[in-house]
Amino acid sequence: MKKVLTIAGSDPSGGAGIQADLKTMTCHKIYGMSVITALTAQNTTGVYGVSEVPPEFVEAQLDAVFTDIYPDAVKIGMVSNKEIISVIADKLIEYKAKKIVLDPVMVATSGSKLCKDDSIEMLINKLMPLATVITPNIQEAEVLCGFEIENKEDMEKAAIKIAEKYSGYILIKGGHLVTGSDDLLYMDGDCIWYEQERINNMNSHGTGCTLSSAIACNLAEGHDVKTSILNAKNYITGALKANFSIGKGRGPLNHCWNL
Ligand SMILES: Nc1ncnc2c1ncn2[C@@H]1O[C@H](COP(=O)(O)OP(=O)(O)OP(=O)(O)O)[C@@H](O)[C@H]1O
Ligand SMILES: Cc1ncc(COP(=O)(O)O)c(N)n1
Repeated sequence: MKKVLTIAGSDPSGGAGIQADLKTMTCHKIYGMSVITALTAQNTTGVYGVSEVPPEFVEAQLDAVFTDIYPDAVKIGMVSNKEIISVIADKLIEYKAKKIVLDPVMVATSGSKLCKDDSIEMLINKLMPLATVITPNIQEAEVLCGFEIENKEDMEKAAIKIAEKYSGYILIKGGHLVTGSDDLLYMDGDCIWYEQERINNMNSHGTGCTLSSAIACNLAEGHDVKTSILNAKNYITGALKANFSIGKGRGPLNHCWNL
C-alpha cells in the first residue's frame, strides 16, 4: 500500500482540509497520514475561528512521520503563517520529500482568509520551488500572476506569468469561472486543458483539497503528472455528480462515490 502525507488544516465538519484529504486517500486505497498546521472552527456555512499550531509542533509532527513511515507523495494545503511555512520547507528539504502537490490555499469558499497576507511571499519563495505541481484556483492564480482572470485565455496568460517564478507543473483550476469547469495544466510552454461541463451542484466545499489529494494519491501510485491529474479530475467530477447534500450551507462531497 502506498503512503501519502497531507500537511494542512483541520475542518471539524469533515468537508475540507485534513479530513477531506484522508477520506480521499482511503477511497484511493492509499495509507493516509496527516500533519496538522491549524485547527479551524468551520462548517458548511463558514469559518468561525482559526487556531494555528505552534511551528515547533508542526516540526515535531513532521519528524515523527518522516523518521518512521516515509511518504510516497506529499500534499500541502492550508499553511497560514511564515513560521509554519519555513519549518515545512526546511523539513521537506531535510527529508528529501518527493512528489509534492502544493494547493496554495488562501481563502475558503465562504470568503474567510486562511493564509496571512505577509506569508504569501514565503509560500512563493520557499514552498513553491519544492513542489512538483501547484494547484491554484482562479483567485489564488490572480494573486500569483498579479492580474484578473476572467476566461480561459486569461488562464493561459496567468500560467505563463506564474512560470516566470516557478518551474514545475501549474494547474489552474477553473471551478470558479462562470461557465464550464475546465482546468489548465501548464509546463514549459505546453498547455493541456482538462475539460468538464459545469455540474449543477452547489455542494462543492472541499473540492480543491480533494482534487490535490487525489493527484498526490495518483503520483504515489507511480502515474505521471498528466495521468494523475486526469484521474483526479475524473474522481472529483464523480464526487460532484454524486449529488450528496448535507449541512445548512455549501455542503461537502461524497468522497466514497467510487467504492
Ligand atoms: N460545478 C462544478 N462542476 C464541475 N467541476 C467543478 C465544479 N466546481 C469545481 N469543479 C472542479 O473541482 C476542482 C476544484 O476546483 P475549484 O476551482 O473549485 O478549486 P478551489 O476553489 O480550490 O476549491 P474549493 O472550492 O474547495 O476552495 C477543479 O477540478 C474544478 O474544475
Ligand atoms: C482547513 C481548510 N483547508 C482548506 C479549505 C479550503 O476549502 P474550501 O475553499 O472548499 O472551503 C478550508 N475551508 N479549510
